[in-house]
Amino acid sequence: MSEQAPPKTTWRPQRTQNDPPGYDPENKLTWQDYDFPTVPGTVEWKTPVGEPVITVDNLGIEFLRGRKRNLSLREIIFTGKSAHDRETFWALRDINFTVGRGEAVGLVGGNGGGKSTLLKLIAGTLLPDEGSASVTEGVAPLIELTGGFIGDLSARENIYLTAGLHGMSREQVDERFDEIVDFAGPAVRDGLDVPYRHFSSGMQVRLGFAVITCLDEPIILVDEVLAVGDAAFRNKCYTRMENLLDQGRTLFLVSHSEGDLLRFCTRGLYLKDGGLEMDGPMEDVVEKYMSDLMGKDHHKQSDAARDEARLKRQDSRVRRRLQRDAERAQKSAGASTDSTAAAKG
Ligand SMILES: Nc1ncnc2c1ncn2[C@@H]1O[C@H](COP(=O)(O)OP(=O)(O)OP(=O)(O)O)[C@@H](O)[C@H]1O
Repeated sequence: MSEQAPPKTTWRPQRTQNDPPGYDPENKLTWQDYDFPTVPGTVEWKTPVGEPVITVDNLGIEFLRGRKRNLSLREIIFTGKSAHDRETFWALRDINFTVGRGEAVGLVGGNGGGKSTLLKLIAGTLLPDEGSASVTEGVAPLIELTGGFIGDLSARENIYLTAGLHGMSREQVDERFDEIVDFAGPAVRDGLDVPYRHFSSGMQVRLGFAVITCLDEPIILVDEVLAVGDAAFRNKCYTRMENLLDQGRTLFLVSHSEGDLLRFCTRGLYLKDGGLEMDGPMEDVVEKYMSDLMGKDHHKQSDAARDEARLKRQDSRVRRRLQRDAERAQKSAGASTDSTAAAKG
């Protein structure tokens, strides 16, 4: 059993008719009690266990305000400012944190809080004006709806281009091509040779997610794109993200969905007014963010209700993990039967 304070709720996990193998609610209450091992994957880590993969140190970035401010004649004469002076602001400033291997971090904050900007700084597509964001591993970013794909190229060409930019050879992409397209779905398969800009936003996200999560990069950044797909596709994405987390990959997730954040992330970062307002357990961060956002309309749960919700979430998480383990075992048993048959044949 874990050494957490005993829950205030009396709710306990119960057996059902369809429990996955290994489910043991009589003896195990939380995720930690199961001691799940990391699942072998295709990623090769450069960073030793225990060392941070992302180190953000006094990070700051300043942007020009979109609109030019018209200075009065008085300001121009008395302050010496030029009529062409533009107002700037710090979208992020004094941000400090580190992230380790296998952490799943949820980023929250109001609109314009700097979440996407932080992901772009981690991905290296924006450079800071102050401080640094050092990343010791490769990053697979899905931080724009378009996945960074090029509109005039076909979907097929974009798959090869993006995977190639992330270090995959043509042969490796050939091997995974069908898996990528199957995941993206039949509409994407039918449109493989049309220019990507003709894709609907749902098709763009399908292809973007399929490609980005097929790369062998240890760090995955996902920015609020899951909301675009339909429910069936979202479920597939959830399972894939959980499979990647099983392999110990590091995830950064930006989402306005409390359910998604609590499902995947154990740690939360809350950005507010360009600063890091809070860094802590995802549940506490969501609670603080919601209370800031809703003010007196925020309904704070009792400790017992919170404990019950937490245990239920952990129970579903355990069941899903055991289910995935069972599917993986079945798949590898199938693969070894095939190879034995092939050897005999
Ligand atoms: N390239 C840019 N030039 C000027 N301002 C920018 C640029 N990129 C972002 N901003 C501004 O920086 C601030 C932070 O934007 P950002 O997109 O990071 O917020 P966000 O937290 O992701 O918001 P949302 O939840 O609405 O997606 C906003 O005020 C935005 O207008």
